[in-house]
Amino acid sequence: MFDLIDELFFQPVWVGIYVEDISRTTGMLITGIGFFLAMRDLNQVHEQLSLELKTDDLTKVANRRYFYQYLKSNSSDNYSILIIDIDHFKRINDDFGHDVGDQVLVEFAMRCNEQLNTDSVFARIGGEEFAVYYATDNRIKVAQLSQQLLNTAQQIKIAAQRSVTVSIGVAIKSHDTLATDVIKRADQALYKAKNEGRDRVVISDDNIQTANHA
Ligand SMILES: Nc1nc2c(ncn2[C@@H]2O[C@H](COP(=O)(O)OP(=O)(O)OP(=O)(O)O)[C@@H](O)[C@H]2O)c(=O)[nH]1
Repeated sequence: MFDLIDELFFQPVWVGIYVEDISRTTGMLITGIGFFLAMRDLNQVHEQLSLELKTDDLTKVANRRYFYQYLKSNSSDNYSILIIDIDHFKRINDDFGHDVGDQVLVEFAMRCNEQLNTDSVFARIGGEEFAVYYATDNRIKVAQLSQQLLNTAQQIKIAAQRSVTVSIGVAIKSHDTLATDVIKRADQALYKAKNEGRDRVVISDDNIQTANHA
């Protein structure tokens, strides 16, 4: 008699409770896994987006936005700025085509980036313009790096008899200068390097480093 009552009334209730428990636990598990996967995807998208925000599309080095943000947040340190502009780049495009121009930009950026240490940031800040934040105010070191980058450009051969040259303007931060002043002085030095014949480095206090032309 007791078995019959158990089978008719209690067992369906237990089975019901058991099935409900399993369903609830499974549901929670599925929701948990879904949430975990969604968070992981969101994280990946976020990482990808923040990488894209600081990377130049063509050359894959840091972009202008990242460079200026970095400069702003490190402007209290001693540092130097190098602004590098490829000489007569328009002629390279005109003579060899835009694709070859692009390749020159990519190769120059890659070669420069490879030889800079963690104490520097290398970025493409304009069409054929690059910049280096170099965490030193040591004039000799800055001149050496500039010379090294001049040589780097000359190693890129577009065709027989046609290599690449760059002009570099440099400013070394003094204690009282704002980041914008340092950039301005580096720009003026670059302008001077262009005017004095290109393929050279000018340091903003007018000391001209012309190792290639000495
Ligand atoms: N291939 C290519 N060309 C670009 C890119 N961005 C800018 N340029 C070209 O770079 C050239 C820059 O020319 P200019 O500003 O006259 O400078 P330049 O010919 O290098 O002359 P100087 O700077 O005076 O030595 C322009 O013709 C632009 O079209 C790019 O992403 N790819």
